[in-house]
Amino acid sequence: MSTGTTRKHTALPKAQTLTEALPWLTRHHGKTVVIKFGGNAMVNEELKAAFAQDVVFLRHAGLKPVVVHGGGPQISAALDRHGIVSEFKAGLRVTTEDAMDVVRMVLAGQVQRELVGLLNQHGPLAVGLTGEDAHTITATKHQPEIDGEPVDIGRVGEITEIDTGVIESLLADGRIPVVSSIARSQDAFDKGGQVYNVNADTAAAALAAALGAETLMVLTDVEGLYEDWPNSDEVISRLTASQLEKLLPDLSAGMVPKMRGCLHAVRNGVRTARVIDGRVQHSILLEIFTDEGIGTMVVPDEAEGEQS
Ligand SMILES: Nc1ncnc2c1ncn2[C@@H]1O[C@H](COP(=O)(O)OP(=O)(O)O)[C@@H](O)[C@H]1O
Ligand SMILES: CC(=O)N[C@@H](CCC(=O)OP(=O)(O)O)C(=O)O
Repeated sequence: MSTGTTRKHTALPKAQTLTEALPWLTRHHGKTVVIKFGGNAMVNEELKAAFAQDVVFLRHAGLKPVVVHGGGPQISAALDRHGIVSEFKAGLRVTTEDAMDVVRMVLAGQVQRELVGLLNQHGPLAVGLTGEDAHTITATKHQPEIDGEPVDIGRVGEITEIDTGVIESLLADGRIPVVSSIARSQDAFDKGGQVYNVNADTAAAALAAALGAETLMVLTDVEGLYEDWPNSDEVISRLTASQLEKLLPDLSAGMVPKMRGCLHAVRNGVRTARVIDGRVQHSILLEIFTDEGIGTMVVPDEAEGEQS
């Protein structure tokens, strides 16, 4: 066999992979995808670099990716270094005024900068912002109820309004917005410039709904939503909004804001919301461009039985 023929044969699987992606490329072209990158999925340099490659790939394939990032573990480490005790109530970080300064510094000054840097290794694409910028995310003080009583958890915000203007301008300009989950305050007792700490899953879901995104993709450090966590590792691969609503009261820890966010997204126009394993390299590409979808997919009730 000549070397030329051998080369043709070894190249064939690559061509097959590309042509297999064609229906997905057609379906997703021009669509907005909001990707939440969780602090726990940002565990090593290789994964972060692969994440950046995937997002840039989506952009060059004609999609409009918007990144919303977390940074829970990074915030906890910084609070520790500052000698500030960090505690969670109802799945949210109790955020004192001092803690808020650290949260803002870590999210906007460290995690967001790192992601913007990684994405921009591929070209002048990513622009970082927080919810404060151009009134993108507005919030009021959040007071969760624990055992029927409202509890003060400090500067934690409940989103009241999203202004998608600056994100849409960036997308129209071919950029990749990278959003930190900090909101401006609309509360009368706050004078200008005060901010709130918002859970990043909640922020991503609210942005996906407001942008009319096709997909919300939440990357985390587990395979998806486990049916009977922590007793079994059986992943629920697909469920409707109503099925998820019934499960919500039984969920715990970090899954609560994620699944509430997925529910909010699909009930407000997003076609699918997915929780996927950010520890798997290139999980975003596998999810968008192949039928080997991994993780958990939530669909609106009316989409039951449809292929997504
Ligand atoms: N039913 C469940 N299925 C999967 N994970 C669950 C479930 N219930 C709680 N969890 C926990 O939620 C965690 C993911 O949330 P979180 O730690 O906030 O991640 P991230 O930083 O990616 O937002 C998992 O690591 C797991 O410990
Ligand atoms: C109010 C609240 O809890 N805010 C979160 C914001 C960061 C976040 O959500 O990060 P992950 O996605 O990595 O968990 C926090 O302070 O940890």
